[in-house]
Parts: sequence; structure tokens; C-alpha cells
Amino acid sequence: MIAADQPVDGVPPSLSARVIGSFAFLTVKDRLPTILTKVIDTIHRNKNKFLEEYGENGIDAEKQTISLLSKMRNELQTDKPILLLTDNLQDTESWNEYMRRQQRLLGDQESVSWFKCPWLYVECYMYRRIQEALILNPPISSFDVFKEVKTQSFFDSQKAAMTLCTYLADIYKNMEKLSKDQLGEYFNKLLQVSLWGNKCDLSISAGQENSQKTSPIDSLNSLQAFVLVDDSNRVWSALSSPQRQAGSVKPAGARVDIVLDNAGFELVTDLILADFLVSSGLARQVHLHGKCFPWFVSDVTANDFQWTIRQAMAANHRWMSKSGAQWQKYVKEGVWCYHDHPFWTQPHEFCDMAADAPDLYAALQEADLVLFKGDLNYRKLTGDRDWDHTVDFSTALRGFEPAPLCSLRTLKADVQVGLQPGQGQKLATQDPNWMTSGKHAVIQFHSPKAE
Ligand SMILES: O=P(O)(O)OC[C@H]1O[C@](O)(CO)[C@@H](O)[C@@H]1O
Ligand SMILES: [Mn+2]
Repeated sequence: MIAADQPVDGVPPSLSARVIGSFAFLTVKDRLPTILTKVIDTIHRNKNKFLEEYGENGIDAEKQTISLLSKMRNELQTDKPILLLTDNLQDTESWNEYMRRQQRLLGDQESVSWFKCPWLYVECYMYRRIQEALILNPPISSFDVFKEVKTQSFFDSQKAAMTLCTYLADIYKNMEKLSKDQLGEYFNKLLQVSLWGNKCDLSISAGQENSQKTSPIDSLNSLQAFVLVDDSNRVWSALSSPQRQAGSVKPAGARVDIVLDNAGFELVTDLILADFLVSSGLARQVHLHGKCFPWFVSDVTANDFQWTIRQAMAANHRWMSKSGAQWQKYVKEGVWCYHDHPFWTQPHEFCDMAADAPDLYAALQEADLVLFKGDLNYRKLTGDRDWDHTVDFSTALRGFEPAPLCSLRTLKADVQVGLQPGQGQKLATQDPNWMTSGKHAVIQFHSPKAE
């Protein structure tokens, strides 16, 4: 048996709720049950809707779903073993296989349970179990338990979104006259806007309102001091002079992939960036990756993606509706491509992708740049492990390098690599919660090839 807290071949252990008092422990003990309680409440509040749509079957499904979710909350709170999934979906066997993998790692002395397994695994598992509870109750299977809070967060930050659309329209007025340096400056600003957009997720606040109220462009200067690692110049180099493989017949202009995180304001910032990339000619195509089912409260699903574009189109604001129409056009013409591979809603570290989702890995290899948005993607990039803060980002990726890649993340979990010696200690004395408050951010880049 491998003790959970021992480094294996220089790779530190996974963060786990096993460590009492850790952020993982507090999340599993407090934040996840709070989220589950809100989910149960949301389903209950929609009882009449289910009755109207599906009659008595809808009411039965509501009751059954709530009963399954209450049972799960109890399993969590009493640290019961993790159960295999029973819903026979496309990803069910892969989840169950992952569970067996965790059991093998733990040995046969104890069961994989909510507090005794990697935090990353158990937190992902909770969202998959919510999905299972709905799938097992067919009339309401496609109900998105987080739709209400995602919609609210979009409307709460609509003013800031309009400011961004106006800013973009202003850039486009002079687009042809822009020098490469000016283009680089705008890129940098919009990259930072997308970075700070990640502050607005609803999982860290357990579904509590967390929207953008002030002008995102005006805030950038004052936020700069909170960017702990800023590799934006390297990102710009990768984008403005993409390196082609010898003999490659790739067309001109970069392909940029954005692995999306949250709906609401963050998604608007990502679409603004994607719009700029294409309209400026920096990219010929942008591939946007979302989630197959509602995930970590606020993450983007295909429905959220389409809904956001429709809302933008219908906005009573000249530049926002213009942006919305442009986005719709990009989707229709295949300049923007939306994908939702099941791997993004699995618990794997990304270093497992090449083996466990080779098709997705191969797809990302087609990109000239992959932007990973948000905290959860950072946790998966680095394996959610107890790394020393000074370990290189490249080392923590453990061979995951489908293409030049960049993480844009505000810190909301206690894993952080790539800092200068002493930087972590200094931050800890200034603010003990520096890794989880969402006040700090990183732009971290890695390229498989020497730049
Ligand atoms: O939306 P993001 O940036 O991935 O954040 C998700 C949040 O959920 C958490 O997993 C905590 O529940 C944090 O790691 C993170 O704050
Ligand atoms: Mn998220």
C-alpha cells in the first residue's frame, strides 16, 4: 500500500480532505453540503414546473431525485465509501474504473470514502452524482439545477459586459491602422480581462452572488500587483509567431483553443477575447471547450453557450447586440467551434489525458495555443498535488504538453507552482488566505518546444 501523504517518484501526494483543517477538508465538510442543500432546494422550488410539464410523473421524479441527493449528502457527511455509478451513460464505466484505480492506490485496508480520497476526485464525483440522480428520473433528466444562478450572474454583470462590448467596438474602429505593438497591447488587456473574469465563479461562494460590477478595463491597473506570475509576453509570442512543425501544411493564422470555465461574466470576457483574436486576424479559428452537464455550479454547458449568445444579440444595447450577432455568425461559419468532450467532466489529472482521452489530446495538438481558464483547470493541470511553490509549472504538468498552453487562473485552491523562492512565504505572512481568496491570479505558460 502507498501511504497517501508520501511523495512517489518525486510527485507529491494529492490534496485531500483527509488533512483536517486544510482547504480540501473545509470544502468537503462545509462547502459541498451547502451546495447540495441548495440543489435540493432548487429542485423542490421547481415542483410546480415539473407538475405542469410532466403531471404526476414529474412530481414523483422530483421526490425521487431529492431522496437520492439527500442520501448522497448523508454519505458525504458521514464519510461513507464512494459508490459506483449505476446510470449506464457513456462515461459511467470510466468513472467506475477511476474509482477502482483509487481503491488500488489506497490498498485493501480501508475504503475510498469522501474524506479519504483525493479532493479533486471527490469534488468532481459529487457533480457527477447530481447528474446521476437526475438521469435516473427521466422526465426531469435534463433539468439544469444551476441554471437559475448562472442566469442571475449574467444579468447582474450585464453593465460590465456592455462596457466590454463598447470597448471592443472602439478597437475595431481603428483596427486597420494598428501597429503590431498596439495589437499586442490590446491583446494583453483582453487577456487580463478574461483572467479576472475568473473571479466570478459560483462554486467558491457556494452559489452566492459573485458578479462583476465595476468597469473591467478601468480595474486592470490596480489589479496588476495581484498577478503573481505574468507570462503574457510568452503567450503573445506564441500567438503572433506560431511555430510550425517542419513539413506542416497548416493554414496561416493561429488556431486557439479556449478551455472554458464559468458562464455569466467570465464567459462574456472569453467571447470578447475570442472575437478579438479572430477579428484582428491573430487567429483563423477558435475552438471553445465546455462541459457536457452542469458542473461546479457555474461552468459553461452547450445550453449556456447558446443562451449567452442569444442574450447578447437581444440586448438593448447597440454594441452588445452587435457583438452577439457577430458571435452567432462566427459559430454558423465554423470560425468558432464549440465542443464538449466527456473528459472535461471526469476527475482525471490532465497528465492522464494522452492515455485516457487520446482523441481529445490529439485534437488539442492541432492548436497553436490552448488557454485553460480558471481554478479547476489549474488543479487538473498540476494534478491538485501538494507541490512546493517553487516547482516549475512545466514540472507540475508531468508531460501534459499537447501544444503551447497557458493557464489563466485566479487562486481559489491551495495549489500554486512556479513562484520565486520566498514569494509564497511572503504572501502567506501578508494574507494567510492568499491561495483561496480569489484576490491573486497567475498567467502561466508552457511550450513543448523551445520558444
Ligand atoms: O470556477 P473555477 O475557477 O474553476 O473555480 C472552482 C472552484 O471550486 C473549487 O473547486 C472549490 O470548491 C475551487 O478549487 C475553485 O474555487
Ligand atoms: Mn468553474
